[in-house]
Amino acid sequence: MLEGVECWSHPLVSAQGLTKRFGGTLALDQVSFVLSPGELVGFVGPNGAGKTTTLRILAGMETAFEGGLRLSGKGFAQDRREILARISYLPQDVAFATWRTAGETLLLFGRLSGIPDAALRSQIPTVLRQVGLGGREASRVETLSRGMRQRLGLAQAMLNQPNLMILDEPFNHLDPAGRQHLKSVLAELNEQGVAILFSSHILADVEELMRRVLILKAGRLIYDGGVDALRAGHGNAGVLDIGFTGILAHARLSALNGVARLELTAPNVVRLHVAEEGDVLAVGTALLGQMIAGGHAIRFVKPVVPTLEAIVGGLTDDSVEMEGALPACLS
Ligand SMILES: Nc1ncnc2c1ncn2[C@@H]1O[C@H](COP(=O)(O)OP(=O)(O)OP(=O)(O)O)[C@@H](O)[C@H]1O
Repeated sequence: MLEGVECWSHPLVSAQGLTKRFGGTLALDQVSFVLSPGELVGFVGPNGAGKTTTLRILAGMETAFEGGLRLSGKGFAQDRREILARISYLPQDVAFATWRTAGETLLLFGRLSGIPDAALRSQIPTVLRQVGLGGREASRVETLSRGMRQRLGLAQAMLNQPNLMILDEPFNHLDPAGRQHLKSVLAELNEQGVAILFSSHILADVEELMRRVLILKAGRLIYDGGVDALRAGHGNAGVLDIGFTGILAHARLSALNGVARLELTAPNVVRLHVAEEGDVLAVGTALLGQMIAGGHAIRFVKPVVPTLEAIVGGLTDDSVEMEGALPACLS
């Protein structure tokens, strides 16, 4: 899908100091980042953080903003048609005329994008099949479930074989099987070289999909980097789950040196929080020794790895002060 269109001397997207006000509301405040060809990036943050506003700006839907935006080195003001031929956009609440069939809907959107009819006739069944709507070309939109309409929206965003897909909450309205399927579709498109920037609130579902994440809070980009680095920076190095047999007198154990807190998270699982200055190996070993001496058999010991949802929730919690934005380095 990258055929003949990518200019490697420019980033795919270069956004610099994007700022957007709606009346008195500062929706975006100096948001800067760069996307490279073929990246798969998640865009997350709480309601009202500015995700949709940013995605609409990137998709050329929102033109009144401050800051600089270049797509493959080009700007919407001069090269709008050329840029739009290479990108696609799935809005948050996609709505189609209910009386058209899925095929007619895609034909209409394809024509509006300037795709020749001959190409559309072969492309439409292909994209419908890819999104799991194979054989539904003749189905009216009104007969499609909300999740199926969401898939139709994705099919629409695949029609022009874009280099960059901008997807606002593509996992909305999908059931677990649908989300799983969408993940595999996005991963496959990405393997073919398509860059994808998508927003999502369902972090548990998408954390293995993306390697890079942009986190917005109140219009400011507070994190831009790898998911692994984010996890490593916010890991619970001092938290262990210990499975055991019997009934634990954990109040006595918590008096051990180096134990910040012990909590029963399940009938036979105790979670050990090692004090900040404590050595997790030493404290864990001492605790296990006492448990064994108390007649308990140990079933397992495993470090507690925080979910992306928990990390992002902590970073975007209103009661937590931001530690300074981490703007991307613009080339
Ligand atoms: N058309 C508009 N008119 C006025 N204010 C707007 C408009 N669109 C967005 N806003 C405001 O801009 C801010 C950012 O909104 P935006 O929709 O970009 O957030 P979001 O992160 O996508 O939120 P959500 O997760 O709820 O979709 C919010 O304060 C919102 O109220």
